[in-house]
Amino acid sequence: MQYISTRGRVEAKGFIDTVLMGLADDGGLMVPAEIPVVAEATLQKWKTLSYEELFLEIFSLYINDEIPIEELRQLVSRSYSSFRTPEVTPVHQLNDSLYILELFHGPTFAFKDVALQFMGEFYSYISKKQNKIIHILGATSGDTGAAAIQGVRGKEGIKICILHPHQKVSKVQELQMTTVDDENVLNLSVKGNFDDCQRVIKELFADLDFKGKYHLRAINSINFVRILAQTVYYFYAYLQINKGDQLPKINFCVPSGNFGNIFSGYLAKRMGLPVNKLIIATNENNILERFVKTGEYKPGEFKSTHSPSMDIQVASNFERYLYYFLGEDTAKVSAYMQDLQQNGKITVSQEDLAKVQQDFAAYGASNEQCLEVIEEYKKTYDYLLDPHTACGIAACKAQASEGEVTVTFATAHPAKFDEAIRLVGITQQFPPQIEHLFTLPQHQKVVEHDKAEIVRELEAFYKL
Ligand SMILES: N[C@@H](CCOP(=O)(O)O)C(=O)O
Repeated sequence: MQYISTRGRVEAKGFIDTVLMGLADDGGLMVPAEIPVVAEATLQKWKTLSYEELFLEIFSLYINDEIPIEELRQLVSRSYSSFRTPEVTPVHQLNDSLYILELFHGPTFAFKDVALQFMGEFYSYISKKQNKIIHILGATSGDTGAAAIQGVRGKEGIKICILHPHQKVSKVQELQMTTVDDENVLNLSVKGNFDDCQRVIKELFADLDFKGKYHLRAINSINFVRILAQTVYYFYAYLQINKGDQLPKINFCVPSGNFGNIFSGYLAKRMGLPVNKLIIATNENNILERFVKTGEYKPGEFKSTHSPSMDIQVASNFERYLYYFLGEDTAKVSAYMQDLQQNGKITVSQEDLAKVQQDFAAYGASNEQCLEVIEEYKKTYDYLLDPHTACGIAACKAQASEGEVTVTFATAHPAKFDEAIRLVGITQQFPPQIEHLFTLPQHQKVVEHDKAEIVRELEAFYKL
């Protein structure tokens, strides 16, 4: 298995080098040169596997034996030992046509833990093997940062700096990141929004001297290993609810911000998972919905919503999808991405739009709808949804047809977003791991949205 850049100007790489590269050196994103296809008979065999066994099967298709299987098994076992359930991502059935895939049973109560617990173990493994310090740099709208910090806090050979938008994450998200007092962690609270944070990160990764000097590594979903780790739970969910001989097609409905989670579903489908519709759920920051409906990808005005992790305008994984849907034509991808940079938008032809609409459906829930759904599902099913999952349910209602079975992703635990839950008059009991955060001191540095200032902070941190 070789990996190439969506912009075609990077030499093909193996798995470990791809992960270490993060953002491709030509500014594109790394993708597998060929997507492996899983036969139906193999899918049938996978039905009896545990989550960890399934992870090993899927990763074995992608890692070229670069990590000996026993060592990989240990990494995976350590990664998921921190989850509160052995199933890692259990499925909860609400009715005949709707299942919830609970992705919030990891240490920071969000889906990001599933990939980032593994990445923490992986980076630690590589740092030891190569005897090199790893400097992780990431941007977050709340969940990635908390999960990434939790995955590497206190680990030798690793330093991590996370940029989050100042006062634009939930209180619990902020506490999860900033109450960590390990010396290898730096939190920069940037006066701006998530897109500003992500832009700075991408610029720093594109500065190859800076990247090389400090061995910068990415934990965001620009890193292909994040995407791959997330495909595992699509397979797992599917196999949990289809234990019989049949392999019917089902829908997946995914709250989406940076397009990484749903792109993992696209990859799973290309690998042969019987997927009917991939439904993109967004909030009022609905660039992805507008793209799927009109063919125009154009960042709009940033809005703060009840689902802050999805308050994103520029979805970085969109480029990976462009690559596949444009027929793996790297020249076309480069031209489209240049268009986005120079003219602020990408417009695809009507013919191409029809292809997009075969791959995805999309729906952006308003703030009101989000709260209405939380209230309705609490009353009807006694099930408390977090606001991102509620946007997912709203999208499922709008886009799934009668007779179809849909798995909607519960991407976070409601305790992370109590600000929204309280608005519908519900008082929830926090899990003790979250409750105790309110008693701890916070460590963060508030900075301007200014690349030079951020670089100064980083260099000072790296010298410590
Ligand atoms: N919603 C994310 C934003 C970053 O996305 P990623 O998947 O690229 O890490 C967050 O919570 O930080």
